[in-house]
This record gives sequence, C-alpha cells and structure tokens, in this order.
Amino acid sequence: MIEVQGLTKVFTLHNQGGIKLPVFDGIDFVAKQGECTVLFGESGSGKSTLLRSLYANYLPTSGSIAVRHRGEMTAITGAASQTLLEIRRETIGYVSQFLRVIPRVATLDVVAQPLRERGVNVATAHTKAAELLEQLHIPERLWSLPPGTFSGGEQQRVNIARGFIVDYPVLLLDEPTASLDQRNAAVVVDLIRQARNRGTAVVGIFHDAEVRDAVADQIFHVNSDRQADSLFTDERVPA
Ligand SMILES: Nc1ncnc2c1ncn2[C@@H]1O[C@H](COP(=O)(O)OP(=O)(O)OP(=O)(O)O)[C@@H](O)[C@H]1O
Repeated sequence: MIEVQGLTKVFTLHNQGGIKLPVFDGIDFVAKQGECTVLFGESGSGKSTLLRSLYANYLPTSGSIAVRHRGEMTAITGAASQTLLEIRRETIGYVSQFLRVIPRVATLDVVAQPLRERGVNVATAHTKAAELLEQLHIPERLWSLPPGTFSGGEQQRVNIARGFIVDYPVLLLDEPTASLDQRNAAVVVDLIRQARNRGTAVVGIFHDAEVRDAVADQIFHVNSDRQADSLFTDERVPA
C-alpha cells in the first residue's frame, strides 16, 4: 500500500543561520495491506518525521513515497495539492498525537466530519460517531460540547474516534495510546486489529511495549546511525 524509496530528510533551520539537521538517510520501506508496521527507534531518531512525511506534512529532502490510491501506486512526493487532498480524504487516515479542532464545533461533529466530507449523510455519520465515542468511553454528556477543554486522554480518544470513523486503506497512528489508561488502550488495540483484519495497512508509533507487541506484524527500525543495508528488518512479533 505504501512504498518508500531512498527517503532522506534534512531539516534546514532558516531562523538559525541555515543550520542543517539530518534526521534519516536513504530509507526503503514497504507497508502492506492487512499488516501493522511499527516504527521503532530511540527518541529523536525520526519516527514522527517519517510518519508525517508519509502524510505529506513534511517534504522529503530526497527519495520517493508512493501510496496505492484508487488502485494505482500514486506519488505523494511532488503530488499536486488537489491529489493530496483526495488521497487524504479517501486513502490515508492520520491520527496525530494531539487533537487540532475548529473552536465551537461539538465533539460529535468533530468525529463525524471525515465521513461527512465523503458525502455520508448527517444521521449515519452521527450514529457511527456515537458508536465510536461510546466504545472509547467518552461520556454522552460531553458529545455536544467542543473538545477544546477536554482532558488530554479525552482529546486523544476523540482524535482516535475521528481517525477510525472512515475505513481508510492506510492508517497512520502517532502514539495513539500515549495519554490513555489500560482500559482505553485495550479498546485502541481492538480497533487497530479490526482495521488490520479489514485489510488496512496500519503504520504506527507505539511507546508502550505491551501495545506494540499486541499489534505489530513487522517492526521497522528507524535509526539515524544505521547502515543503509540494515534499514529494513522484517521481524515477526508473536501475537
Ligand atoms: N519541524 C522541524 N524542524 C526542525 N527539526 C525538526 C522538526 N521536526 C523534527 N525535527 C527534529 O528531527 C529529529 C527527529 O524528530 P522526531 O520527532 O521525528 O523524532 P521521534 O523519533 O519521533 O522522537 P520521539 O520518540 O521523542 O517522539 C529531532 O532531532 C527533531 O528535533
């Protein structure tokens, strides 16, 4: 579903005299349908940078990223804005670590929005949003409120509900259980497994070893010191 070739990222800090900050160099990486790929590595190794590059939030310095979109491998690097919007609406879902929402929009609408953008009617989108919010233990009294003042864990669960409301062929998850208790982390593990069983290619960062072991089909080591030929390991992690 995703093919990454020779991906290199160097940040240039223009407000710091143009200092160059190399993050990773020459990454080759494949994410397959129905598999969960875990990005693994030390803090600062570039996991989030890689995930953001897959969503085209960051522009790579060199290399290419392609995603299977409408049945064809489509370049993300260098894609026109219109193509990127289409890819994000139909093919790639992204659950960032923190919820970013428009003020004064009710939680139920925040969660339902990705379905509404795909033309699903309000009633159906709200029903699906309510199911997910219930599953993730967000009390019903909060559904009509904007999530801006919710606790960190509540906001993260709203973000997860929003990410899982569409059956995206590719789902990118940036530490989706970081602020969650065990009960809610277990719900997220279930949601990931269900998505994977439907054929979604999941790519995620999970700091919690228990969660990681519960969902990983393969682990991709992101390591800024690595040699080019040891970039990819296809370690099967026991369920
Ligand atoms: N927008 C940016 N501008 C400049 N440097 C950045 C930017 N984003 C990330 N970096 C740098 O890139 C490096 C990798 O950061 P990244 O967040 O990808 O690491 P990570 O592996 O996800 O770390 P962690 O596990 O701590 O979240 C860091 O040194 C960071 O300072």
